Amino acid sequence: MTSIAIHPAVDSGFRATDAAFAGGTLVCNCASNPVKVRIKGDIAHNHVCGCTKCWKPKGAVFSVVAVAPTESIEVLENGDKLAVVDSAALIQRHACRECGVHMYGPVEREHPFQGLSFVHPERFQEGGWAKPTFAAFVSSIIESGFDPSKMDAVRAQLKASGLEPYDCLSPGLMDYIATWTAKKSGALAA
Ligand SMILES: N[C@@H](CCC(=O)N[C@@H](CS)C(=O)NCC(=O)O)C(=O)O
Ligand SMILES: [Zn+2]
Ligand SMILES: [Zn+2]
Repeated sequence: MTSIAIHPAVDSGFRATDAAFAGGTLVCNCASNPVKVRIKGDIAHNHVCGCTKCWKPKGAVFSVVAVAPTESIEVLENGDKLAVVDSAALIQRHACRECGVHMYGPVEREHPFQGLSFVHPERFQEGGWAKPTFAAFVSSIIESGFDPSKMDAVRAQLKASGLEPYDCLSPGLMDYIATWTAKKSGALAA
């Protein structure tokens, strides 16, 4: 079977998850003066994302992205190279202006994800982070130019890699968002 370049971390098989993983340092792709960002603690909800906005390595169809509490994030080096990609977006993606890698993306506005930041664990200089467990925004890969006639093959390959495909977030996260919204509107007791 000809395989699709989902993402190098997925296509090469997952590295073993280290139950003791407690964070590390994300490093951008610059050969000199790389941006370094420390995450003090574990990541959560690691997944692959097919949306057009998440940073992907060259050739990959999906990003690998997870969250960490924003308060556990500290820019260690060369933070002057960071710029917000789209200040109108929910996720304030801070990218290296030289190499383009997104280093962290905090959600600051009122939202169920407020206080969390989106990060790309493949940029950890350490191994051992939890593997991605589902595929989000799968249909969105078409928006980047992926051939729509190959979507069955993509979804089959994701499933074979243990990544259940969804066209939004996972049911658990969608329920979490809807619960937050219902409590805010009063449809559910807070
Ligand atoms: N179809 C759109 C989906 C974009 C989207 O909604 N992305 C999700 C997953 S990262 C999101 O939560 N975006 C919020 C944001 O980009 O701030 C695209 O591919 O651009
Ligand atoms: Zn860089
Ligand atoms: Zn995304």
